[in-house]
Amino acid sequence: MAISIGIDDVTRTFGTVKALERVGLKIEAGEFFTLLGSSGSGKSTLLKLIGGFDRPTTGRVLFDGQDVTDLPANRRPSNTVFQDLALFPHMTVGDNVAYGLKVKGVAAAERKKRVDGTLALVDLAGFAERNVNLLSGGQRQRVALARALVMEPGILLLDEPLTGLDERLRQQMRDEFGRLHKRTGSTFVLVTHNQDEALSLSDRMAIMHKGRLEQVGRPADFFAAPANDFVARFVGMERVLKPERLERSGGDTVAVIAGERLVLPGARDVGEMGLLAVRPDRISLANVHAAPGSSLAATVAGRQFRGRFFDFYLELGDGQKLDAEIPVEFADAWPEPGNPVRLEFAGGALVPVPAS
Ligand SMILES: Nc1ncnc2c1ncn2[C@@H]1O[C@H](COP(=O)(O)OP(=O)(O)OP(=O)(O)O)[C@@H](O)[C@H]1O
Repeated sequence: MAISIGIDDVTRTFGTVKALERVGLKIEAGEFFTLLGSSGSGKSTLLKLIGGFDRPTTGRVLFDGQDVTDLPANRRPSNTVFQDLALFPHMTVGDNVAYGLKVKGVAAAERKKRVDGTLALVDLAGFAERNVNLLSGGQRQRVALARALVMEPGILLLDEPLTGLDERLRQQMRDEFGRLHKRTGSTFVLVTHNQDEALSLSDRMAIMHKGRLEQVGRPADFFAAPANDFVARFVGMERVLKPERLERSGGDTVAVIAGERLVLPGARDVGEMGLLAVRPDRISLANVHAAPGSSLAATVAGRQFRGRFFDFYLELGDGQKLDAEIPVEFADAWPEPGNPVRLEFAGGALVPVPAS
């Protein structure tokens, strides 16, 4: 049975380091939830608190509403797959997977049934007698997963489980996680610094930074409505412009930038002091006579070939810089560095964000 997780105002300090600061979060039963963040942002610390390998300095951890803050890992209905796998090297695949059941006192016949069933689930049927030392990286990864899954945990915690695997295996295991999540119905919590992994697998995710949750939501929310400029940059909108101000006009937002008014149809209201995150793939270059209101004057500062598109480096009248990705098929009409152009912005090209 899947279990929900509550993180209730949790702080964890190590000496003067605040690894987590007043974190509040609810992960629904059966969700695939990802903690995404750069190194040192507090992801592993939060996962350890959920798994029962550490305790918060203040605050509580709840499973299905019950306080489990002081329950040790082995008494929680959760299992963790760690980055270093920690398989028992001298045991067979079957014995590795059976270990937890043995400790729990599950009878031999039942144990064998569950081990065989779980090995089949991770595509390792027939591997029970193999020595784990003779397996490939991907197979070892599956054994580690099987060892956690055989316990039928209500919560499966995955701490950077794909680190160290080559790209092909990562892709394969990523698909496997998605499949296993559906099959088991358990609550999955994944820790990763890999954005693609987070976006492709998660029902919802959190972006962490300096021990805080910057934003929690569905993957698409982070692009459509980033909580602040840190999040916008984190998900790849590297350029963030500072308009003179943002105004409301009917249902639209109007940005006053480099002395021009630019209408952003339907864009959300983030207040006058907001910033504009740039989606370079939604900007096109128009000639200098393009209509004001949907375009801005700029100068081409340079360009670089990127394969399917050219990256144009552009400078607005007030000196702010941004990029536009221009598909190669429009090569004929390209302006040269130093040329004036007008930039046309498709819907969602400039996303208003609150300053962090
Ligand atoms: N046992 C510990 N003792 C002292 N400091 C710690 C301990 N564990 C974590 N920290 C510190 O807490 C902060 C958060 O660490 P944490 O491991 O949670 O980050 P992370 O986001 O998981 O990073 P990584 O991706 O590198 O594992 C870091 O500054 C780290 O140095």
